[in-house]
Amino acid sequence: MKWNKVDDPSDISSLLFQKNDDHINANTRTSCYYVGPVAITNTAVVSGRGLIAMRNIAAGECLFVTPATVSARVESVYQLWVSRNSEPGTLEEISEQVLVEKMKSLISNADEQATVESFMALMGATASNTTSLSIAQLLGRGSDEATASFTINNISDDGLLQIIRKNAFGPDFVTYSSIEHQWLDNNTFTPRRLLGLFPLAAMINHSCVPNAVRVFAGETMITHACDSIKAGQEIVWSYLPPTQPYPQRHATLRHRHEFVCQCRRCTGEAEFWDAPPDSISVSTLDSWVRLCNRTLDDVDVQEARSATIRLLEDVLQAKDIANGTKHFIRVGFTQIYISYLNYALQSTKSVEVNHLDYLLQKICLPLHLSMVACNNASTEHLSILHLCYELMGFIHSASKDQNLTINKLRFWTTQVRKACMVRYGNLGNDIESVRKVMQHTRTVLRNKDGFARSTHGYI
Ligand SMILES: C[S@@+](CC[C@H](N)C(=O)[O-])C[C@H]1O[C@@H](n2cnc3c(N)ncnc32)[C@H](O)[C@@H]1O
Repeated sequence: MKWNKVDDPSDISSLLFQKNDDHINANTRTSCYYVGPVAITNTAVVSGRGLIAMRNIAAGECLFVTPATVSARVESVYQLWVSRNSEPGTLEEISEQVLVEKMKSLISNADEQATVESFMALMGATASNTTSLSIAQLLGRGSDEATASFTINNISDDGLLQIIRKNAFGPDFVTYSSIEHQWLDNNTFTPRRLLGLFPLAAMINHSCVPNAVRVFAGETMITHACDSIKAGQEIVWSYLPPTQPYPQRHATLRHRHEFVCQCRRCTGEAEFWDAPPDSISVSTLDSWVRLCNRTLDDVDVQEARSATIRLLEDVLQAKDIANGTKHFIRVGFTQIYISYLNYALQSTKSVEVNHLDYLLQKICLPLHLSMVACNNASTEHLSILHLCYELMGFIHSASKDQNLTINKLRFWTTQVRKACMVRYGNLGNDIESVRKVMQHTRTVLRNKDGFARSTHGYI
């Protein structure tokens, strides 16, 4: 394995835009890495082991860049998936199976013990195996210093599966089932990665108000701070899209990850959920509860969407909900806002400019501010900001008095740039590059070519 240290983590464009994932070619495996101001702790506030900041970190700073030390390659999974005949097995199970086989073959290869150590460290925190766990070890670079040793004989497939289920990173932006549907439709869609272990990243605990965010460049993960982090504070990120409503987040964390999240967002939302304010009428509350228990994707008729948003905003008008909780609740319904906004964008030709202006003011602005309150430099947040920027550009072009609209256009420009810089470092300064890296997020913005093209560039 060749190791390339990333010299300037503020410029990740070479990683994001590299044509070939060199490390995917078994003969010339090259792993890019960078370790910023982070350290491993065995006494995380959230739970067990965790990652903490070594010094004050600003939002947008790169925390680390790490390769997958072991992954289920898309081609291998695809081969197995097409030849599965009528045998049962979902794409997720097949990916896990491929990863288990890969781990087993590494375990039996004496030259790969550094890689094996990286994933065996994920077996669980016990005093004997974590006391001297080093970052180099977790990156798969071997033990620089005296470190713990792992018992790697006799590990069963089930043991490996447990490591995978607790720690591996699956596909981003798409679900296994949507990939499967696309493959069944003979679509040419190929995800850049499917399932892999990034042991350093696996040290990070969960929060629904994250202070870190990750992007993938093929099999390499790049992590940035999405909020300022104080020295000694724990680095946390979200294990699921933070844009889901509380009941759905709670259920997934409980069933899939086997814990109950105690972050300040869940605590606030649980309180609201358990004892909604008296000021909300019974019928509004009734519709609200029904909405929360629905798959949000099926709220797709224009009339239903606008009614739903009216309902959400009605609930959020209640006087006795704390502002923070309002923000958190609103973020949970991002899917509905996106679907409504996409509709508006797709019909810009026929929609009144005044109506678009109204949407920006009444729908986009509160949603954006809520996402900021949640430190949410998520794909959805960036997509909404791009959308606002496009809508505002459209309004500005059509405006009779551009002196009035230019300030609003500047406002959205600043917001989109800020969010992009939090997630992509300096690359966020360049709207075309950000669009390019976000092309594959087309499931979020459902207009035909991902983004409508604005003629304005960043102003
Ligand atoms: C990827 S590991 C994170 C590192 C882990 N703390 C350790 O010691 O290995 C995921 C596991 O950490 C624990 N965990 C992560 N976030 C948590 C949270 N917010 N509350 C409780 N447990 C959490 C759960 O046991 C979860 O299955």
